[in-house]
Parts: sequence; C-alpha cells; structure tokens
Amino acid sequence: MNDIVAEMNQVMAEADCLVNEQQVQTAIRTLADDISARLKDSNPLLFCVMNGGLILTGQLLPRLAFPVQAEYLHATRYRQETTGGILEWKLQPEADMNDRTVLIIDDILDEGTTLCAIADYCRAHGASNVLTAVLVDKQHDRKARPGLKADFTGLEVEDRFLFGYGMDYKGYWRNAPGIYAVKGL
Ligand SMILES: O=P(O)(O)OC[C@H]1O[C@H](OP(=O)(O)OP(=O)(O)O)[C@H](O)[C@@H]1O
Ligand code: HPA
Repeated sequence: MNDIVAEMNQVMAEADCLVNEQQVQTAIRTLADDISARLKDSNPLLFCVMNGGLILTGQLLPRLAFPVQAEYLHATRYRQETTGGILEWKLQPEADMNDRTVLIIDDILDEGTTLCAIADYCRAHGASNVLTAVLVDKQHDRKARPGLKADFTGLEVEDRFLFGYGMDYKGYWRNAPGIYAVKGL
C-alpha cells in the first residue's frame, strides 16, 4: 500500500465521528423538504459548487419535489490545506441567470468567503434572488460577515477540520459516510 493510502486509513481510524450517516440523511431529508416548500413555485436555477457540493447536490436533487434545472460551478480556496486562501474560480457558470432565483449548494459554510463570492457573482450576473444551502455550518466567530448564515443549513458542527459527505482532507475522504473531524485539528 502506498504511503498516502496508509496515511488516509490512519486519519479515518483516528478521526472522531461527529455526525453519523443516519443523522446526515435525516438532515438532508429536512433540507430537501424546506427547499421544496420555499422554492417549488420559483423555477430556481441550482448551482452545485464543485467539488465539495457534489455529494449533497446528488442526494438533494432526487428529493426535490418540483422541476429543477441544475448546473455546476467550481471555486476553490483551500486546495490541499486546512486554512483558506484567495478564492480561485476554476469554472464560472455559463447558464443565463438573469432575473432567476438561484440556489447555490455547497458542503460547508466555514468562514463563508466562498459562498459570499459566489452569491456576489450571481447577483452581478443578474440573478434576482440568490439563496444558499449547505450541509454543514461550522460554529466559530471567524465568519466573513458577523452572523453570516446560509438560507438552508443541514447541521451545525463544532470548530474542527472536517471530512466526509463532500468535505475533503488533503483531497481524500469526500466519500466518508458521515461527518468526521481529523484528530488534533
Ligand atoms: O466558507 P469557506 O471558508 O470559504 O470554505 C468553504 C469552502 O471550502 C471548501 O472548498 P475548497 O476550497 O476546499 O474547494 P474544493 O471543494 O474544490 O475542495 C468547501 O467545499 C467550500 O466551498
Ligand atoms: O473543515 C473543513 N473540511 C474540509 N473542507 C473545508 N473547507 C472549509 N472548511 C473545511
């Protein structure tokens, strides 16, 4: 087994499971119901924020009880690190969002820099209403704006470095079937 695989197996073996799979599934069902209730008549345009938003988007979409147009975009600022840097757009959306209600879906609102920048981009490109949905809101006082919240939040989780359900540690374990915290972080 190569070194990185051994390291990642050890990371999982030593991690704390903060939210188990059943609890995450319950949170996703509630998110889907809340999003459906609020947006079913607004013909929203959904954007999955790659890469982290992939799992939540994939599990939410089949639960949304209305016709959905889904697209993706990619903005990143953590790369292989555990602290965020300058936001880099890897792929800007091409879909016409003029006068549309837009829903941005991501795995985590940590400091919120990423979601704020994407929401600003959508408003600048004509979206009439921009909403955000995240699986996890990390609890700390380092938000990009005091009191910053997503419009739809699945779970509030303590201030640790997390992986699973889309969130990665050094590029690995987005596939972990729960929300885990790296030992010591
Ligand atoms: O609230 P913030 O502090 O801005 O952090 C949240 C963002 O960080 C992660 O993306 P990352 O930069 O790791 O890109 P990736 O999903 O492509 O790995 C995550 O998927 C969010 O998009
Ligand atoms: O805790 C985190 N884990 C993984 N990716 C992240 N991006 C922001 N915060 C995190």
